Formats: sequence, structure tokens, C-alpha cells
Amino acid sequence: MTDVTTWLETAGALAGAGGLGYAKVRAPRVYWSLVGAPVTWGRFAFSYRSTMDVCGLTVQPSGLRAFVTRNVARREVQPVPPKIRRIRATSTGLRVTLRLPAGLEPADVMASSERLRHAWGVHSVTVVEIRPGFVELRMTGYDVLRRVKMPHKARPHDMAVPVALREDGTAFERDYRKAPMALTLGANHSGKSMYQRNLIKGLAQLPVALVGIDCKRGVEQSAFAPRLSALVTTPDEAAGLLDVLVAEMEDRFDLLSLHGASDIWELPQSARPVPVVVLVDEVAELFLISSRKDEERRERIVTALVRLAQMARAVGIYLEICAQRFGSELGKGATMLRAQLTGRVVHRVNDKQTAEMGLADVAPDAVPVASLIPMDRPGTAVAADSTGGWSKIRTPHTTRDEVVAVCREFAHLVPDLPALEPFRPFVPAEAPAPSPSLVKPRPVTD
Ligand SMILES: Nc1ncnc2c1ncn2[C@@H]1O[C@H](COP(=O)(O)OP(=O)(O)OP(=O)(O)O)[C@@H](O)[C@H]1O
Repeated sequence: MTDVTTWLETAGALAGAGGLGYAKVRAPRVYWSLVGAPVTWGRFAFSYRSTMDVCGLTVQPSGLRAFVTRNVARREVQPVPPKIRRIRATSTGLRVTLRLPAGLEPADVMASSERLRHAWGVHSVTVVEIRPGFVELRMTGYDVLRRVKMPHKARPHDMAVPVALREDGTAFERDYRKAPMALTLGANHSGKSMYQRNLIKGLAQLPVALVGIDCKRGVEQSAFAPRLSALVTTPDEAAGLLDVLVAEMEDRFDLLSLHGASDIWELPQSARPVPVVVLVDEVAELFLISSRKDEERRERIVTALVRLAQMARAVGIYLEICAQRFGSELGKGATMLRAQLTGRVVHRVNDKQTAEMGLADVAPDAVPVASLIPMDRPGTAVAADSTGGWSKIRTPHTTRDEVVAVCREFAHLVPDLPALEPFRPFVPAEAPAPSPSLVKPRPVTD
């Protein structure tokens, strides 16, 4: 058995010494498919039992099984590892489904993931419980977050948008029906706008209304105007828009009670109002005030945001809030609002407290991971949800022009929402392509 593993590794090393060594660095996906996958598969298949044994992931067989092995098969009784139910190679690694024997729990396998990673020589091993008694080992053969390529099948659907890639090679989806309100934190240049850009690219293709609040005078969101139902760029305008959204929420609640429904998704499609996603680029701009006379506006904004965050899920109004920090220093209402934002994505932060603001209440284990995101990896973040689960993700690098093109292509999906009409951004007409000149050029020497 060991001979075959060694042979496979030697074959891999020989291939690596030639052109494939270059592929390992420049095109890790190609290298993985040609060399990494067969080598890892062989290593896994031939060392599975012994690796599980040394990692403490075996149990003593049941009395009957031990009896049969000893007396019928006449073999030595050995500890039993989890049964392999399925092995699948993907473009980024291997997926193995294991049935856990009585006496082992998913946490035992998770605790050994680092040892398994070294034993099989892969980049990472992530353990996911897929249903009671079954876990999936997701191995990646190389660092998939170095150059992010989203899986082909990842497409926006229902109210879910694949927005980034997880460390285990799967797509991270922002699902508004699972986590209706979300907070994205990160220092300057950590990749928050790139995250929102990817989100807008996906949302633009769905039948939803997009509302932008970008108090950086619209520098981030105004380019996406063709697909926006509303855009405001100053705190004063934001206060007006939020009042309109609260009124819209109340009207929608009246509609729900008329139909005896508790949620817009229970309404028949013909009566269902269109979902609205409100994207706030930098929430601190809405909280901060420069003079006493701004206090009343701030109070209005914060009250409206808190009311929307608390109740608007049922009527299909969702908040997507970005901030550099989001602590009590922003003033009254900040922590109350933060507590309502269940989905959390934390990019690189400047201090541990900011990571704690985003993650300590939903996934405390993830705080050290978020604090250690390197500066040269913009777009990398820790995404957590209220179930206590979290994963390391990175957004694909998407240019503004790509998103603008998608917004133009799907501009016809901007829904008819009369209440938002006064906030509809001005969309400059596309410059017509220069038509071919009918005048025949003449040489100047004539
Ligand atoms: N996933 C990514 N892959 C590669 N580069 C990225 C990624 N995300 C962001 N960047 C780059 O990092 C830089 C900062 O990104 P971005 O503007 O999104 O950060 P930000 O957190 O919004 O910053 P600020 O708060 O200053 O607006 C940009 O040059 C962007 O191209």
C-alpha cells in the first residue's frame, strides 16, 4: 500500500519538476486537476484507516462485530474508523462523506482537521455536519482564496446571491430570507465596497428594488443608478428616504393583515409586493452630527433604521449596512441597531474591538481569525451567522464597469414603486456609438 502511495507521490514530484511545477504556481487549479487530485486521492485511500487511528478518530467495534471478526473471519480485532460513504473530486479539492460510528461526534473530527490536513498534504480540511451522523470533509488542494474564481453553478436565485468564495471552495451566499438584515465591517481599503459591488451585481439580476444610501456623495453607488429605485447622497435626503420606507413598511403590514398572512412570502404572487434591499454604504455618516441642530435629523434616521431592522423582514424590506466601526461610540441607538443585524461579515480591522463588535455576539471563535486578516489580501473576511457557524471568505475581484454593465442590462427590472419615485436617480443616456461617416475622406494633397 505504502509503495503505491510513494509511487504516486514520485510521479507527482517528477511531473512537478517539469512544466507542471510552473502550473503549480501560475495555474494551481490546472496543477491540482492533473497532479494534486490523483496524488491526494491515492494518499487518502491508502492511508485512511491508519490516519484516522493516529488522529484518535476510531472506536472499538461492537461486541458482535468483534466476535465475528475473531471467530469467523479469524482476524485480529481492530478499531473502526468512520465509514466512507462518498468520495468526489472537485476542481478545487476532494469531498468525502463519512458516516460516524457510535461514540464519535462531528466536533471530534473538527478538532482533528489540522492533523488530517497535514497527514494528507492538502491546503485545508473543513469539516461540515451535513445531517445527524454524517460529516463532509472538504479538502482543498491549494489556496482557493489567492485568486478567487466562483464555482460555475453559483448564480443568483430566489433571494440569495453568491457573493464570495469560502475557504473550502464553496460559494458563500448572502441569503436575505435566512439573514434579512446584515452588517459588513472593515477598515479602510479592506474590501467593503467590493463586497457591496458583488452584491449589487447579483441583486441586479433578481426581481427586487435596490435602494442606495451613499453619503460619500454617491461615489460608490451612483454608477449603478440604472438599476437603483432610489439613491440618496446626504444625511438630509437619507432621513426623508427612510421615512418613506417606514411608511411603505406600514402599508405592507396593512396588506398582510388584509390577507391574514404573517409574511410577504405567504401572499399569492399576484398580491406580493416586490422585496426592497436597502444598501447603506457608511452608516457612521448617518449617525455623526456636526452641530446641535443636526440632532433632530440624527434621531429621525436612527429611529427609522431601528424600526426597519426590527420589523421590516416580514414585509420584504432588508437592510445591508456597511461600516468601519459600529460601536456605542456612534451614540444612542447604535448597539440596538447592531443587535438586529444578524448576518455579519468582518473584513480586515484595525483593532480587536472592531472584530469583537461584529463577531463576539454571534461567533466568538471567529474574532481572532478576523483580527489576523493580512493587509495584502483585500476582500478577505469572516462571515458569521446567528447559528454560531462562520467561514473565511473572499470576494472575486469585480470591476465597477462589469457591475455597471449588469445594471444597464437589467435596468428593465427596476420595479414600479411610486413612493420611491422622488428618490429615483438621474440616469444619463448612454452615449450612442459613433456612426460610420458618409463623407469620403480625401487626401490633403489633392
Ligand atoms: N476581493 C478582492 N480581490 C482583489 N482586490 C480587492 C478585493 N477587494 C478589494 N480589493 C481592492 O482593495 C482596494 C480597496 O477595496 P474597497 O474600496 O472595496 O475597500 P473599502 O473597504 O470599501 O475601502 P474604503 O473604506 O476606503 O472605501 C481596491 O483597490 C480594490 O480593488
